[in-house]
Amino acid sequence: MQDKPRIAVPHIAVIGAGAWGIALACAASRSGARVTLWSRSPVPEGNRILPRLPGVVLPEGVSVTSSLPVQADLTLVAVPMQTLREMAPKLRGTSPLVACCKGLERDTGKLPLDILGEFHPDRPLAVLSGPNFAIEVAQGAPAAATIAATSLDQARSHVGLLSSPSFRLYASDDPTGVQIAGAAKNVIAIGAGIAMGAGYGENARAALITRAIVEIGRLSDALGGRAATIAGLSGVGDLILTCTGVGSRNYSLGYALGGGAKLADILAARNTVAEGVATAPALAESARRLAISMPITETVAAFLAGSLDLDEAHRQILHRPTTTE
Ligand SMILES: NC(=O)c1ccc[n+]([C@@H]2O[C@H](COP(=O)([O-])OP(=O)(O)OC[C@H]3O[C@@H](n4cnc5c(N)ncnc54)[C@H](O)[C@@H]3O)[C@@H](O)[C@H]2O)c1
Ligand SMILES: O=P(O)(O)OC[C@H](O)CO
Repeated sequence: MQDKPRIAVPHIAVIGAGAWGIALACAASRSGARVTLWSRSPVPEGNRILPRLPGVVLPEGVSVTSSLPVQADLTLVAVPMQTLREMAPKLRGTSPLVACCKGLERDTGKLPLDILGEFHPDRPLAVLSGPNFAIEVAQGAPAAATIAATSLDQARSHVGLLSSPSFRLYASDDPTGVQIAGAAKNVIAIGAGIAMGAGYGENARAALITRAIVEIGRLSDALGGRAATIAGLSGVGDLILTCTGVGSRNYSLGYALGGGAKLADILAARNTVAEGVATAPALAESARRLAISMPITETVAAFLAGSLDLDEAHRQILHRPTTTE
């Protein structure tokens, strides 16, 4: 009798044991992969519950390590955006790297794949982004996201490895559009939160989200991204989630600001990341450099910097000359 062909179980590394890293480890395990989750703080042997998502028990197929590098078939990088440059050189190996963080580097305006590319010019790079609250993905509730790489075949191969019935992935060859959308939605979510916290109402929020889609599209277009990407999961999909879901850290930060809280006090009371705070000035600077009009982004950045108060921010948005749609 002939031996059955042996199908190797893929090995997926997840770098970062924050909420999103834990959720991705759970999702990758559900896809049938063996998973190694890298945590910066050592995790005692046998601990299956990690601090960032306390209600979630890691599946059997996930092991946790605090050593690097982790050799795997695919590496998902889920550290906060402002720590990516520090992490990138430590990710030695040959596996494709998938950036799962959302934002721009504060000091350079660089996108996640620009940073990974500086340290890994010969490695395949991709980005994963979409409307995904970590807790729901960790629990296996239905969700969808996009994986984008310059090669559609490469993106499809990552989709094949990571997809499961509860985590539906779509392949894209527009990593620029996906990264811009994922970065910008956090800034807009802060704006939506400010509008709601200040009591401007649902009409204001809907208008803000819709006009944000236009301004994000302008920047993405200038950088070579596609309009269809901004209309997709990483764009409109994530704007809907993050600008309306009270579970969003960016939205809730904005909401508190709109209600009169001070940014420093909100940040001091949190130990989770709200990427829009550091991304807002970088995004506004990128828009200025490219002469792209992004009035909502500019206003959120100025409000966060303390150079506009709520009334001035309101005026800056609503007293602009009328235009066409
Ligand atoms: N939480 C979500 O629902 C979600 C969903 C999709 C994407 N993301 C993105 O994933 C990224 C990570 O967010 P998160 O929610 O997992 O973060 P988090 O707020 O849960 O925690 C951040 C984690 O990063 C770790 N960390 C801090 N400094 C570090 C460093 N220098 N090197 C390595 N690790 C460091 C912390 O120990 C902590 O575990 C962000 O870019 C975020 O936008 C988050
Ligand atoms: O909680 P937030 O605002 O960081 O949003 C989390 C995810 O990015 C939503 O897709």
